Amino acid sequence: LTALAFLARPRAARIPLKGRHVFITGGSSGIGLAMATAAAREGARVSILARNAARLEEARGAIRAATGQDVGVHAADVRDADAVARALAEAGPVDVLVCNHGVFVPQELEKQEMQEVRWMVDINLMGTFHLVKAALPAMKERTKETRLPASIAIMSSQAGQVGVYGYTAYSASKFALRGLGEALQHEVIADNIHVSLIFPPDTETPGFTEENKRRPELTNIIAGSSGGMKADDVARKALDGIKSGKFIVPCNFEGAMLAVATAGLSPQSSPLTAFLEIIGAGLMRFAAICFQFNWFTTIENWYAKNKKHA
Ligand SMILES: NC(=O)C1=CN([C@@H]2O[C@H](COP(=O)(O)OP(=O)(O)OC[C@H]3O[C@@H](n4cnc5c(N)ncnc54)[C@H](OP(=O)(O)O)[C@@H]3O)[C@@H](O)[C@H]2O)C=CC1
Ligand SMILES: CCCCCCCCCCCCCCCC(=O)[C@@H](N)CO
Repeated sequence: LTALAFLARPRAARIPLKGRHVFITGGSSGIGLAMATAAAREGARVSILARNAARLEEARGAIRAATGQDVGVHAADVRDADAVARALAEAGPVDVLVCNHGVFVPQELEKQEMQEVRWMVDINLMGTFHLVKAALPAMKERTKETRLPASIAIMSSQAGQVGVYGYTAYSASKFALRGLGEALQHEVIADNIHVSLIFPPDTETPGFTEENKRRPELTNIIAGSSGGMKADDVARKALDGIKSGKFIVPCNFEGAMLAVATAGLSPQSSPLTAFLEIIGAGLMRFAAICFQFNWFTTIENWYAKNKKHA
């Protein structure tokens, strides 16, 4: 532990929210709305971005009712780099950028239209590139001025830690965010900016309700291996992770196991978590093999029962 206290990088940081500018994409619904509300309650200046202006105004009203705070709203599509840049210029320098926007339509790749695959990758992955590119220059200036650490938080998913049946496009877009985040952390640490990747399980949100109308049965069963959560609880975990400058932010117990199983070469600021990762590595690999045994057995049985698909 003493050795790890010396080795763990980047060094742990405390990133306050009070009085700081928190910019949240997808802030009009679900997890993003819950994060915006919680951040406003903590005294942050909050801006939210999404496409639908009416839903943004509704969210603004809901946040005002819940916290007494007014939030800035920006109607833009994250696929439109110019619109994203305009929104960020309008909002002013950001201290905590939360790239939470996301779309998810599960389907077997063979059945899914390429147009839908591209749509998920464009929004979930390319949209995040647009945001980081647009926000970073002013963020860097700001950390120099305030001498406080800043944060770029990216909403992945447990489907961004393990591939799941029905999620070829979605999992690909969410795994990609981890690569983006790891490389980006190297590039921004000198400016005292900390990257956080958040990995929620199934979460009760308007988006999840929509998803459930089309979810293949096997996707449901496999995703059910991790306990579902409420948006407010995911928001709490996410903000706590951001505030302590954690790189990997799991949200539930299964998420903590997944984090150890997939620790890989990710940065780790906490000597204690690093210790648990080292001790847990073999055990969690064994657990992973057991989970995959279970999933493949379920898939085999399902296909045997539904012969037309086999
Ligand atoms: N709910 C779940 O089970 C889980 C969700 N996640 C991730 O959490 C994030 C939030 O999910 P959730 O709260 O369920 O989603 P919701 O569908 O409830 O909300 C999505 C938000 O993103 C916005 N958005 C979608 N597309 C765009 C776009 N092209 N440009 C700008 N904004 C956009 C939506 O507004 P508008 O449509 O007006 O643009 C809305 O505000 C996503 O990244 C998702 O992948 C991760 C794990 C589990
Ligand atoms: C070694 C230990 C293993 C621990 C258990 C692993 C459990 C993995 C379950 C994967 C769940 C994926 C949910 C995706 C939710 C999501 O993103 C969609 N609802 C779309 O938003």
